[in-house]
Amino acid sequence: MSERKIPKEVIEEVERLREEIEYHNYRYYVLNDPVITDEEYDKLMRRLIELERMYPELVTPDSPTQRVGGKVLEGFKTVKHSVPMLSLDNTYNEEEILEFDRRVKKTLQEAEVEYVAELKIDGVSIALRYENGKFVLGATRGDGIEGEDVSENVKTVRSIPLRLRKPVTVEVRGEIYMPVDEFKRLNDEREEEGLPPFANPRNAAAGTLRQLNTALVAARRLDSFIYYVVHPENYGLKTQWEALQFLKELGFKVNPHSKLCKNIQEVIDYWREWEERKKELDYWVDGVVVKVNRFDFQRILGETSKAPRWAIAFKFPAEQARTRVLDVTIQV
Ligand SMILES: NC(=O)c1cc2c(=O)c3cc(F)ccc3oc2nc1N
Repeated sequence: MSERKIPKEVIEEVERLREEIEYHNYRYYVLNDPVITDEEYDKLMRRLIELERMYPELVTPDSPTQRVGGKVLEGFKTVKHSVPMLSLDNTYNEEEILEFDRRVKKTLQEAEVEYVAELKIDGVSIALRYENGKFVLGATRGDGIEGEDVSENVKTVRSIPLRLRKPVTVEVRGEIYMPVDEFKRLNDEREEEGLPPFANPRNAAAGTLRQLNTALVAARRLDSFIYYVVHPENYGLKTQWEALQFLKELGFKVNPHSKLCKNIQEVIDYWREWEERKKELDYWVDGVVVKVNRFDFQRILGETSKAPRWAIAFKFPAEQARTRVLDVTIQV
């Protein structure tokens, strides 16, 4: 068939619809502050789906219609990370986090070091790549050197933008997680279907991201918090705190509870506070991630083959372990 000429006004309408729909996705899923009703949103989406059906050659990988899934993949390609995705060493009590602070100050020869304290979301690590502001790749951590290309599934996570609010080429990293009420709904559904329940929201999120049927992934409400910019120096960022603001400006969902701490004592206070307050959250957290704020200090501290020396996980006491101890105490 000869190249069909697509009327200019159709191309303009499709482009306008895409921008508008992605903007409303951002308002609803990232800011949790929609400015149109669900009906108005559905009307926009139905019109875009209709136009893409009439002119399939107009469909692009970053079109919001790709969020509803519908592909069944053969498998996941392997992708090499631009820089290794490392893991965090763990600390479990104040003595160990003070030891971390001492080590950091010794290496830096600094009297006081600022930290960023972030809630440690109990989900699945993800790397997201954008070219000129357009989503091009989503990859799991894998072995840290290479992961799985789960781009089609990542597109169904509504809080992950398909277009950034600035046309930058950047790789960011964060966590994809399953909200607690979605986890409960899903396990109820599995029980009705005679399927084994997921042990926890992290396994449910990991299991969902590994699904080859993207429509199934879209039917489950996964969410995200982004916390890391790869090569932040390329964007003039000097600290982790600036990186978190930059991520917000780009349109990512960034956890609202992170805190810039003047010293390790403020980190400990934050850890104590959220050990109590974590039950207020609609997602699981298993501790606090403590990061040296200044990137020049992070570069001096460097990293081992497994973990950075400038960040550490400050874990909350595990629930069951604490209960066991309490039981013994009561019996004595
Ligand atoms: N689960 C999390 O909420 C979370 C996890 C990590 C990491 O795994 C992580 C791993 C690194 F090698 C370096 C920084 C990191 O920062 C992180 N920050 C977070 N907020």
